[in-house]
Amino acid sequence: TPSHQHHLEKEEEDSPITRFQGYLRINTVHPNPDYASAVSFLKSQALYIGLQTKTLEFARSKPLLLLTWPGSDPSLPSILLNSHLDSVPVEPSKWLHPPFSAYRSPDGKIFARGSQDDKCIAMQYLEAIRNLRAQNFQPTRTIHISYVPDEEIGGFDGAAKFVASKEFADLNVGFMLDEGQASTGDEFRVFYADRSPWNLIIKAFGMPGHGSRLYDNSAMENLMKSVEIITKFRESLFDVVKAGKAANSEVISVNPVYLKAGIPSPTGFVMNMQPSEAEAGFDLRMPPTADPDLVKIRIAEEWAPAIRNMTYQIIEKGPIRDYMGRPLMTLTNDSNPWWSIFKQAITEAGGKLAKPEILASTTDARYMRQMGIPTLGFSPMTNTPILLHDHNEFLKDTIYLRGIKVYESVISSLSSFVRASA
Ligand SMILES: CSCC[C@H](NC=O)C(=O)O
Ligand SMILES: [Zn+2]
Ligand SMILES: [Zn+2]
Repeated sequence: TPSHQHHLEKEEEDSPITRFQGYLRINTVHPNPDYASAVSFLKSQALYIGLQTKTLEFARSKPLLLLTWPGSDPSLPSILLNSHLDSVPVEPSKWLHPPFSAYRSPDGKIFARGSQDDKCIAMQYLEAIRNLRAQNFQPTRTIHISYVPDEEIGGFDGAAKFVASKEFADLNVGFMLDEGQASTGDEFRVFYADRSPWNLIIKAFGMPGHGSRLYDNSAMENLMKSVEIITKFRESLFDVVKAGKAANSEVISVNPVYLKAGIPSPTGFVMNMQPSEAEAGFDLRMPPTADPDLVKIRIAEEWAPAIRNMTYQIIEKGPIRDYMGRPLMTLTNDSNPWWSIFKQAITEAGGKLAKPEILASTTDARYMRQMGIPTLGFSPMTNTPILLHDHNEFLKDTIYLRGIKVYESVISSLSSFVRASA
């Protein structure tokens, strides 16, 4: 039909939306993210806009793209805007539209893996800077954008190595923005801390025996006892959340993610043998306010006690304290001038901020906070269902475009901010 034809032509011309769709169409999901294509796409956008570009590689085939818009006073600490290149996997058959099609529905929803997490901010940073340059805005502080690999798998070959590098030190970052999460209401959400992830693996050992026997201290019995104790702990904290006394992200969470036991046979498992080993894995998240030592004692004494023939392993996925030993939290009061500037900029863009939160999950921001850099998690999505890591992840075009305007305000304010004393 003619109107359909017209729609297609409109979709194909170069616009903020088609550029966003272009980025979304690059398949950067684990375990084989196409980092090369993502970096080359972003780099060509940056060069067109007139930004300086530099590609770093802290691990083979895991590039990190760094963009720079020099400010008029390079002696002032800079602003860093961060976004990760990678995405989590998809189950394409469970999606309404193919997850790399970036299909836009008639009501403006753009469907793609990464549309919320976090390819939106990756492109919004660029679009905002493109607009500011078109308005002849001149930054005072230098503005950098980093596109880092491997956030979804812990950032060890990405942000962790980046913050430890000379290149990072040379940026002299004073304040940084990283990803946040969608807000279902009218207010923008902002995050001053993440929870720190631990992988907890507990193992139980015991006497093997005939499947018909009753005896004490089998590996399975001991593991199941632990699972029960951990489940009770989980419930007690979940009750606090359900009673409205704390947010989900303010308490420790511990969730079972795998169970491994039994003696494999060609048809499944041997059914008449009680196994001598059993194992369970948990995703544990520590809010910055929790005491990690107390949790370690609990694990050693209650969850996997040696007297029940149990062992455990805790794998801490990143820092839990900064270089001064302080919890990884960015201040969100007027003692932090960056906070005041940020908040003011949101207001000036016609937005309202919700009460600052701890993020339930984990981002690369923890590595920057570890260096003592004030960092806020922020993704300008209001009136949007929270679909990160979910099927049918989408973002509405109007929400995306408004986010660009919000960043124009935020970036120009942050870059123009000069401490009265400095
Ligand atoms: C082990 S760090 C994992 C980081 C990951 N980030 C986003 O989902 C997360 O699970 O929160
Ligand atoms: Zn993310
Ligand atoms: Zn994610």
